[in-house]
Amino acid sequence: MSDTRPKLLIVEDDPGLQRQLRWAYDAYRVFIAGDREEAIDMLRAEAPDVVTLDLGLPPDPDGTSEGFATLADMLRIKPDTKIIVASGHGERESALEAIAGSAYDFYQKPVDIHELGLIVRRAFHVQALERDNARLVEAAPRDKQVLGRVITAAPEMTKVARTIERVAPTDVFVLLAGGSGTGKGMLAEALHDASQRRDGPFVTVNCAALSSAMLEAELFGRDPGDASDAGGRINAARGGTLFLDEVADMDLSLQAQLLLFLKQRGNADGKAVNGADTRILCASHRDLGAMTAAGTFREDLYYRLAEVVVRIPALKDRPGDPALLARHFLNRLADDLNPQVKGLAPDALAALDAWSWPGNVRELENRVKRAMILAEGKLITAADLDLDPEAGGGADIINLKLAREMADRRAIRHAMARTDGNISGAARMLGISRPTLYDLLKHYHMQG
Ligand SMILES: Nc1ncnc2c1ncn2[C@@H]1O[C@H](COP(=O)(O)OP(=O)(O)OP(=O)(O)O)[C@@H](O)[C@H]1O
Repeated sequence: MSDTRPKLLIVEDDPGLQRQLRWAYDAYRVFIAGDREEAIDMLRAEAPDVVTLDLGLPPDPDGTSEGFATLADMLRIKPDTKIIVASGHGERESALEAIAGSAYDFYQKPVDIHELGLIVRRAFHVQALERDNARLVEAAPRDKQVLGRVITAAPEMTKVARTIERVAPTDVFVLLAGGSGTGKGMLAEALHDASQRRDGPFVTVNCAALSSAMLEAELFGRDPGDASDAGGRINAARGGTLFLDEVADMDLSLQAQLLLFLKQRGNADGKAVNGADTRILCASHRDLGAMTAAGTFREDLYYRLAEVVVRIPALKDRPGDPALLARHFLNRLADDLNPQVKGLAPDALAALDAWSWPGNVRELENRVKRAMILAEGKLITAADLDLDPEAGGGADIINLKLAREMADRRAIRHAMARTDGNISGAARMLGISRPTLYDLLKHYHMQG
């Protein structure tokens, strides 16, 4: 039977250590290389997922130059290899430098077999998860589409889509609440298309973009008292939907006017009011509920406009979606911007996952666009996306422990999302036992 154990390459020039390490890791198929040339040959021949690399290799066994050259060569040939570098006493800086140069992790010499074993095991884990992630991305996006156009694999977002499908055929007032770039505009259009008004107009007014006087004229027409003045957008959207984007930016006097209009058309003879047959849909990135409490948004208007509030999760809270969406934008833009780009490099996938996405999907779309224009190779890298894979959106990585915790949390969140919260399935995906996953969930205060 063929040996299916994962492959581990140990690059180490000390024969004693070579022997010791070879026998320590019987869960892996271990390959040994004593210098750069052998290491590169092994990498090409065996394509191991994880490598441990002593930085002090001949002809510079007391320095680090040969080790660094080997690291760079390996990452160029197989960028997704997880390389763990060994550093001797007082070489902590070299180790950190290696990590900055894309090594996966480091360990301190003299070797503690147990500790190194843990690091190696984790590296195989991360490698498997990344591969899984890449497979999911490749499988996208047709079957990951909801509402005909919204790309997502995250249960949080699928739930939003289901709510929109449910409210669309009714005429209830819906408020879409979410950060900028989360897709409010897109969801508003999707709601219109899923409603019986789909053949009518869909008209957008951005309340933040106009002065109060202009907004008033825009909504109600130049002369609101004149029923024959059909110039307003509310009227232009009759039979369809008027989407009031950033409704929180409407000032109090205009809020009063909108409320009056809604009341009038709600009266028995309201059918005569211009725009009586317009569905009004609102969105805001601000917390309208809190604004009513502060007196900056009328409470009575709020309760009219927000009969149903649909909260759109931030992109960082939709596990797996950044990579899925990046792939979607890449496919969509490749013909126009850069046909030679075929996909995302592993470091880009990791960086997409780690970033905190303050500008949500809009930011992602812009980064992919820019990367497509700048990319020189077939695969978009983290650098093309202008993302530092280690930075996590600006959150400083204070130490390795914290970095590992972040990686653990991310991996767990992913596995839980992929398996719809099924503990057994998630544990299997992570390659750990159910009790271990329970312990980790408890340890990190995450929900099971
Ligand atoms: N889930 C998604 N699938 C595919 N494309 C998306 C998705 N969400 C957003 N987009 C795209 O991202 C861009 C930003 O989305 P949209 O304009 O709807 O966000 P928004 O919340 O209205 O933003 P803003 O508050 O800045 O106006 C658009 O080009 C939109 O088509």
